[in-house]
Amino acid sequence: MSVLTARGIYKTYDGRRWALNGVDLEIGKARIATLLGPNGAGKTTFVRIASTELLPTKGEVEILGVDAVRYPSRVRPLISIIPQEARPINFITAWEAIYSYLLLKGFSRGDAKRMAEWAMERLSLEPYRRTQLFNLSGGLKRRVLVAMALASNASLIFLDEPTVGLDIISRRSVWDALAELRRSGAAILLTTHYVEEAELLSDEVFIIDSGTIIRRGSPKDLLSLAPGDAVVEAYGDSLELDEPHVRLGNRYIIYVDSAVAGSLSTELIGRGMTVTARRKTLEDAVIYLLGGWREEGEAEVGSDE
Ligand SMILES: Nc1ncnc2c1ncn2[C@@H]1O[C@H](COP(=O)(O)OP(=O)(O)OP(=O)(O)O)[C@@H](O)[C@H]1O
Repeated sequence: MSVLTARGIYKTYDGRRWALNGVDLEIGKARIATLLGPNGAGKTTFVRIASTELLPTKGEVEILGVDAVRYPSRVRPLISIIPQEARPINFITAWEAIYSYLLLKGFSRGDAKRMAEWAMERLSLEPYRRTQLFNLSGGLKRRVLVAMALASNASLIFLDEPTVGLDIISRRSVWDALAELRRSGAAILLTTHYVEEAELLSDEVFIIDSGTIIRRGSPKDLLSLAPGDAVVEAYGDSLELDEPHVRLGNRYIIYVDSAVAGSLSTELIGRGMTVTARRKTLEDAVIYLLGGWREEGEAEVGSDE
């Protein structure tokens, strides 16, 4: 069953350029979908529209069968959102943050207490129960935010770049928390710039560029959309290549079969280039599908309809 269904979402802020240019996206129960794309691609705009914070210029959003554009107040109790750069209030404790969030969401004191206890335990926050948030690391603070979302028992949770700026250990602890959210049955929409994060967590990845979903699929599906199983990276100027490749400045990413990676590397080294060869990653595939990370796109209002 689809928890979130968005159809034909268009958004322009200035009447001249499409920030979203006809986006379709669905997420089912206990699934994590990720929006992945360059700066300015439209990720936050989509999250704000799907979470009823912003009206689309055109298009439909349904959350558990309810029209979220027409009836935002009906769907708000079903969703929870952790916006980009969200910070919990610093001078309260982890327990108080979760408990007071639930009271604000309209739960009774008894329910709020029970649900906050449950979320603290599920996210291993017990040792920090009485710690004021300014004494917690960035990763633990984010875990408190995820606990708030988990405790709220929402069917649909939006997380806009939940691990931005976190160290690798903290990031992993947030990933564990997100996996826990999914196990609880929630549908999750994540935005991220970290391909590794998308690969590890997502059931489905939506690659967005200039307001358009250019590809969607499981991480495995997307990996197979770029040629070969290996990548040769070479640094140099104006390289003529027969193999499929993407150029990022003076860096060439060349997509090949592992059987020929060695001979191509040797040839390029012979031409005086610095070369590395490795197995193809999802990041390589995304770069291929995007044709290299680009500057913001120029989809003009009226040009596509
Ligand atoms: N409040 C706003 N007013 C005007 N234009 C906006 C506003 N918010 C976003 N935009 C524009 O809409 C486009 C999409 O922006 P959005 O923030 O959705 O992208 P994003 O993919 O989330 O980017 P990032 O990865 O940098 O967070 C960009 O061209 C941006 O400049």
